[in-house]
Amino acid sequence: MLKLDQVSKTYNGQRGVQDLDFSMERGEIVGFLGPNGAGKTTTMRMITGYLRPTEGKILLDGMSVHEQGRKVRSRIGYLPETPPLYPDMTVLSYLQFVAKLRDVPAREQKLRVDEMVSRLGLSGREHQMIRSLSKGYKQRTGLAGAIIHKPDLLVLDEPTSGLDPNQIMEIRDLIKELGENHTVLLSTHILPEVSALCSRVLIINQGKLVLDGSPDSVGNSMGDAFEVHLTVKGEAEHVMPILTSWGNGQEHPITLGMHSQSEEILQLRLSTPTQYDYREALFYKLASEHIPILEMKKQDQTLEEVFQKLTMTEEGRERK
Ligand SMILES: Nc1ncnc2c1ncn2[C@@H]1O[C@H](COP(=O)(O)OP(=O)(O)OP(=O)(O)O)[C@@H](O)[C@H]1O
Repeated sequence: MLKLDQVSKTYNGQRGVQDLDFSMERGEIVGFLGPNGAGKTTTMRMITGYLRPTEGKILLDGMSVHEQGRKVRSRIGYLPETPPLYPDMTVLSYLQFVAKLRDVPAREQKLRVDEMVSRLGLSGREHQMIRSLSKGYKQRTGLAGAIIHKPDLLVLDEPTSGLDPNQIMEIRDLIKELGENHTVLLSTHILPEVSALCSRVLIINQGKLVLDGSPDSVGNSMGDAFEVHLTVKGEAEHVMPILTSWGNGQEHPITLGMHSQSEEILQLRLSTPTQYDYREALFYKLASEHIPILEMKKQDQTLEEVFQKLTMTEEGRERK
């Protein structure tokens, strides 16, 4: 549906983003992550046609966002980080204004505004001035304005930033619902938000895409370290020497740490610095030693850990 083909943007010779190459399929909710200044807003502004790439093409169903501007942009909804709301308008007059601006046919405008008010939970606030709305309701109004023309693609720049936890949950539920009818690209700093909402995650760092995968798969994607949490029945004095010498004799040495010990139950953590999967060998070793395994679980890295690794700059490392 959406395709970015080798897209770069420089600002007066300074890099904004570089060689972005990715596609989005219809119906996907994609999380767009990156530290401050990574290039998320620049990318979103290019996708929505507000900013022209220095190089490369952005296509929506084969049409160029920049060459066939108006036609393509009518199919895109954009909620910038600070929604373009007019504080002195009421919710209703703002939505009527945006419906006109986004070329909603005159005979449909009233119906569409009513639909947005009920869909975004704005009933009862239609006549309230935008300036007097809470931040959460301002965000709902901004979202209503972003989808009033029924776009296929919805681009949301940090839609939950600055909201309280209840408002965050409400806006998240709304985005989930919107994802049923729209393709959504969502930038955020809140990593659990990506796990909760997105079928796919893109991570950008210093203007370049450094990861593209499902939130569940990113934990396996780093390729360094294989960690297993193990619970066995037995005394530490008996189990530890057996596992230590077995671990040292493996093709990739396995380090062993004891997590806890109580009433003959031992909880251990095993790891290798490579992706060497030693679970089967471990099972047979413990079985041959008559040490019962109560639990064995491969420990994936969390999205937070992956994000930190991918985006920690040289400067960041020095600061640590
Ligand atoms: N109008 C501009 N003129 C010059 N440089 C800019 C401009 N807009 C962005 N940049 C630079 O481009 C880079 C990417 O910025 P961008 O705002 O896209 O990052 P971001 O990922 O959205 O950051 P944040 O999470 O802080 O919003 C940064 O180095 C920024 O300083």
